Amino acid sequence: MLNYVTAGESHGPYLSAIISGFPANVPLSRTTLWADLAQRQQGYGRGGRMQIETDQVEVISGLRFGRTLGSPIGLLLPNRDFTNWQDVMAPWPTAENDASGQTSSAARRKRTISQPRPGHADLSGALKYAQTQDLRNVLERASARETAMRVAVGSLCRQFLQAFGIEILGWVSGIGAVTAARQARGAVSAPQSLTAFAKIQQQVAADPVRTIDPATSTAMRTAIDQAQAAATTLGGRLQVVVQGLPIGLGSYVAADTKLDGRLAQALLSINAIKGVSFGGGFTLGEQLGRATLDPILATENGFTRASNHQGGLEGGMTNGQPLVIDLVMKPIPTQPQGAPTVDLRTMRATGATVQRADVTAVPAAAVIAQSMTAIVLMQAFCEMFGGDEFGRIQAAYQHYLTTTKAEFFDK
Ligand SMILES: Cc1cc2nc3c(=O)[nH]c(=O)nc-3n(C[C@H](O)[C@H](O)[C@H](O)COP(=O)(O)O)c2cc1C
Ligand SMILES: C=C(O[C@@H]1CC(C(=O)O)=C[C@@H](OP(=O)(O)O)[C@H]1O)C(=O)O
Repeated sequence: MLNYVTAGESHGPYLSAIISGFPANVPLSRTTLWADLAQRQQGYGRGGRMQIETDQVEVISGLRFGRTLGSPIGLLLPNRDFTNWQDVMAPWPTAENDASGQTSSAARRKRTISQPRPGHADLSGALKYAQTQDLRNVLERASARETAMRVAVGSLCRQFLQAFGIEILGWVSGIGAVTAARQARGAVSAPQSLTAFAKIQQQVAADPVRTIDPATSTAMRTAIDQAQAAATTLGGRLQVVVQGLPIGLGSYVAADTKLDGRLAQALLSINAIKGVSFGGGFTLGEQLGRATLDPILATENGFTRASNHQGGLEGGMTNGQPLVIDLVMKPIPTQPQGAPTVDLRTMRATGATVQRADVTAVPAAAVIAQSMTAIVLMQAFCEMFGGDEFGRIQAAYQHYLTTTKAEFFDK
């Protein structure tokens, strides 16, 4: 079973990940891996940290001359910012920091955090893990810095899926009050050739806010500028669209096999993502039943649908239509002027510690959502078609396509 674990603190020396169960003989590209990571770093509205980092993940095991070995894949990424935090984030006790985390110098003490920030893991994490001295012990791991490794893992999964004609795109459909036009949304999520979809993917990758319509892009950047000038932050909406999926990934047989549930968990685990919906999503609740069905058609190319209100999923399985997932991201919680809280040393009201922060990170979240979707889809794909060796998975996939055609259409 394909799985992964990440490790690393935001300002620690490294981020890392280990992927287990990745099939053997899969060709992978470092150019694509680094391009996906660069996409996560970009986006109008990002703060100063992204100027420091260059997220070029190294592969340290499981790969030989660009092909996977079937052994665990190790990924490593140095945090460049660590050079500025060596005294604060040293893994072992130093002259100034003893094993209990007590700091001796005034300079170190300044970087100790005792004011939990609303909207972050700080307060709950402090109580849960008994972090009475320094909330840094919570916020370092709770930070979205960890999503760099999820994008690295997701990029390898995305490359695997591409070999089967499956293409995934995460794009920004709204920032603050500015939303992409209905027509633009329809253009991305409509069933289409992979060539047509590739053009949209390129357009999105080149746009400063990862959206598709230039006028919307300009309006979004203006909204970000205005939020920054008003010393506040923005959230927004993003959409993941997957083209080229076979029918039947996931399963209806048990709660934990249903693909919609698995995707929702993976996507909601992204920092600051507060909602997920499939296809017509929340609007389905307002409509008459007959308007929400996707009529089944039999064509010479196989089954298709006259519409896609269900977003490509029925009964916890893909139904061959594009997978369409909408997400909402809350505004970045850190506010330049601080936020009301209590100081855990004095238990008196104060303003939360102001960290350097992004004004918005919706474009980055779209890349992360694309990556999390790739991981879940590859897991489901390998469950269905085998997970040991690339050529055998390809053969099993072809077998499925030809036998299902024969069983239903060549009668
Ligand atoms: C790519 C990305 C960048 C983020 N950057 C910041 C940031 O600079 N400052 C901040 O306060 N929150 C930032 N966040 C949001 C916090 O990580 C998140 O709100 C916090 O960890 C609490 O998690 P929750 O919102 O899921 O409850 C970012 C999130 C993402 C996905
Ligand atoms: C480091 C990243 O995002 C960070 C996520 C983040 C948070 O609280 O989630 C806070 C900020 O960290 P810092 O205080 O170091 O500027 C962001 O820059 C990244 O995306 O790679």
